[in-house]
Amino acid sequence: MDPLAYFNSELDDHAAVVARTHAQMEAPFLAMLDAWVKAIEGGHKILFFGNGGSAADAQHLSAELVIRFMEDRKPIAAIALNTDTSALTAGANDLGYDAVFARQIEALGQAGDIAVGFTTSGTSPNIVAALEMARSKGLVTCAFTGRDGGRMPDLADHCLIIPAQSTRRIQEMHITLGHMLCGALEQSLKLV
Ligand SMILES: O=C(CO)[C@@H](O)[C@H](O)[C@H](O)[C@H](O)COP(=O)(O)O
Ligand SMILES: [Zn+2]
Repeated sequence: MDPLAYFNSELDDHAAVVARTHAQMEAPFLAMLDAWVKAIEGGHKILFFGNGGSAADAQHLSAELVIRFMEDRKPIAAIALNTDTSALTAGANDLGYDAVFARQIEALGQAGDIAVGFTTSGTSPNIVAALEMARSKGLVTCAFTGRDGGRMPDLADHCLIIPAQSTRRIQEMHITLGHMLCGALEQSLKLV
């Protein structure tokens, strides 16, 4: 592997995904933002969840909302379901890993809340189960995904399907659009 060629090809590939995302994601971004604004204005909360690097994305965005993003302002109600190691380990041990997020949504989710799953493949069974539970309880379901979307278009009311095939490229756009949603939500709510 030539490191310089790798450096150039990775950034070129990233830039191409940014361009495709820019061209294709405007309408789903605005629709998801509208759902988040309405939910928070209505006194509801946002529940984020994902596996691996997407778990990091979930807790990253939750912290932006609870603490601050661009401005000091009142907190926005959000939680990342992948951060409670006791719930995760007991859930995986006693119920199976597929149930770790669905169980927490069953416990904590209320109709009108927003459930946001991150899955680059769109097929991770614990994300699928969580969105099925969320929908059955009347939450608004959202997915950040990629490739062909996997199961997400069927399960999510609002879906951001990044036009890319590799997990890393999809994740890079997830955190970019996630940051943009946090910024737009913060400004829309006029909590500053
Ligand atoms: O961060 C990365 C790869 O960039 C990995 O940790 C990745 O998130 C994990 O393999 C996940 O288990 C993939 O799950 P998903 O995106 O298919 O739902
Ligand atoms: Zn990663």
